[in-house]
Amino acid sequence: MSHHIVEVRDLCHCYPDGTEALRGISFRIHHGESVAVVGANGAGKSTLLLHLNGYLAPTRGDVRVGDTPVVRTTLPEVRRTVGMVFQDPDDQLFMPTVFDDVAFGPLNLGLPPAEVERRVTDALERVGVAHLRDKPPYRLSGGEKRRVAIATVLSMSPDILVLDEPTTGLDPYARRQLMGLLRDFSHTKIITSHDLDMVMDLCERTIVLRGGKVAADGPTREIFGNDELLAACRLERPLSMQGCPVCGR
Ligand SMILES: Nc1ncnc2c1ncn2[C@@H]1O[C@H](COP(=O)(O)OP(=O)(O)OP(=O)(O)O)[C@@H](O)[C@H]1O
Repeated sequence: MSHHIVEVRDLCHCYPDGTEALRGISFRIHHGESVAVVGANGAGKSTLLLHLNGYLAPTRGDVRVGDTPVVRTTLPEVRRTVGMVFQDPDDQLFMPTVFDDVAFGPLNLGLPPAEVERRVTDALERVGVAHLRDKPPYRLSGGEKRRVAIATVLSMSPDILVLDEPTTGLDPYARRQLMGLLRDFSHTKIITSHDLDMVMDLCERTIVLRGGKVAADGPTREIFGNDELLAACRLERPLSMQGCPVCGR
């Protein structure tokens, strides 16, 4: 897997109740790109992300990571490459302590205890929660849980980082800290968010979903400068691109 390209071809997903959440999505993401996936509630963002490391299987179409198709037999390999931070941190945290949660992945890789300790300490420090390492995750605040959930993925040193709404519930300081962390992560990033200012700051490319289809895919600044497209997709310009409400400039 030299280039870690993520390729999605004609991806369709129909949930068991008949909801067609994805209706023929195709794109390619190259190594080192930072790509946002945006869209209104229900547009299909989380459903799309859950296919990137095989938590959901396509109804039609396929997903490849590098040379590897994402199928049941390749999941261990794919999940070492693609680190996924879920929308709800409670889906990610299930061990008795923060340390155990962050150590879970590295231990499963069979790494020696000293290396596990090093990775856990490093991941917790990077998200600013080293002081919480002995706490039970269910006793954490929402924002703390989110940061620990991110640490569980960082401790695996993934080549591709996939984050579903990573800034939700973070206070402004923690949001800024997370943005700095993500900016420093030089590998591929795929992020869904309603925080379009974060998207402007971190992602050079944006894919817009509408009704389970790709409505646009291009440079973030061009996408957010297209008012017709934004209105059709129930999106608004990021605050940083809106004029001053008082003077209009
Ligand atoms: N488990 C499920 N069973 C049936 N339908 C589902 C399920 N999960 C999601 N859906 C539906 O699939 C569609 C896409 O949902 P998805 O969660 O991917 O949207 P989203 O763009 O991530 O939305 P949001 O911005 O609200 O998080 C929606 O119509 C939703 O109601």
